[in-house]
Amino acid sequence: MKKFALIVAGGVGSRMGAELPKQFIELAGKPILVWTIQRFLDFDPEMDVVLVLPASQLERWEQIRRQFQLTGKIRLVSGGETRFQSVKNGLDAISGSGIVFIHDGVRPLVSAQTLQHCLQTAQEKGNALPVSPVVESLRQLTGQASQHVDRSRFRLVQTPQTFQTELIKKAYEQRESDFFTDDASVCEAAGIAIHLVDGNPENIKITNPMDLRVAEALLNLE
Ligand SMILES: Nc1ccn([C@@H]2O[C@H](COP(=O)(O)OP(=O)(O)OP(=O)(O)O)[C@@H](O)[C@H]2O)c(=O)n1
Ligand SMILES: C[C@](O)(CO)[C@H](O)COP(=O)(O)O
Repeated sequence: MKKFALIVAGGVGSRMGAELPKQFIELAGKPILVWTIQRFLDFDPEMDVVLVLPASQLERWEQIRRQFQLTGKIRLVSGGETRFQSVKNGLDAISGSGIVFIHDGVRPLVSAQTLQHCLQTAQEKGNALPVSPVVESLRQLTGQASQHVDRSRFRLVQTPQTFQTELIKKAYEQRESDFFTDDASVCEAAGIAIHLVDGNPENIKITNPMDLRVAEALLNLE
């Protein structure tokens, strides 16, 4: 079965507060995005990679690709204003049956085991969502007050959110809603039940400056 990695890296990284969009920041000797793409090519060198980038960063990417000698099939697509639009642009570049892993370009620590869980469940059931348990206590805000909630009823959601191509392309024909924060929420709004699989705890999304230090330490340990 054909496999696609749709890597979304079309954001600007406003919460990181750096001049350079965070996906290009170097950690342990390589840009975050290079680490991320390499995970998929190591998992399957035949993977068809669709990389979504801000239109203004295409030239920077070509330099990085040359410098780090990334081989493999990598097609470039321009991003949109929101993650939803960037994913949609990427899906438009994919045709034919197969499995698509939709992954944040800023999650360079996804493990081969997580990719394998996602692949197997998406092949069997149509989709797979990698998650991890909540390890801290949780409180729900109730107006001015707050209330303890049972954390065992919640999971933290990672990527790659993995789908049979026809199913996710159809779900993305919907109009965008503020409610959509990921691909599973888009799919669910189209009436499709989501299947959870174990993610890996190191598979953090690099969002704030502290995440850079955590991710660099983890990458240096590899
Ligand atoms: N218009 C957008 C917005 C986000 N993303 C991608 O979606 C992933 C998760 O988004 P997030 O961490 O929110 O990245 P940014 O939007 O860049 O960060 P911020 O919200 O802090 O601006 C990132 O790899 C980001 O590049 C994208 O492809 N296109
Ligand atoms: C897709 C995602 O990484 C799953 O946890 C997350 O929803 C992205 O959120 P953001 O608002 O783009 O940071």
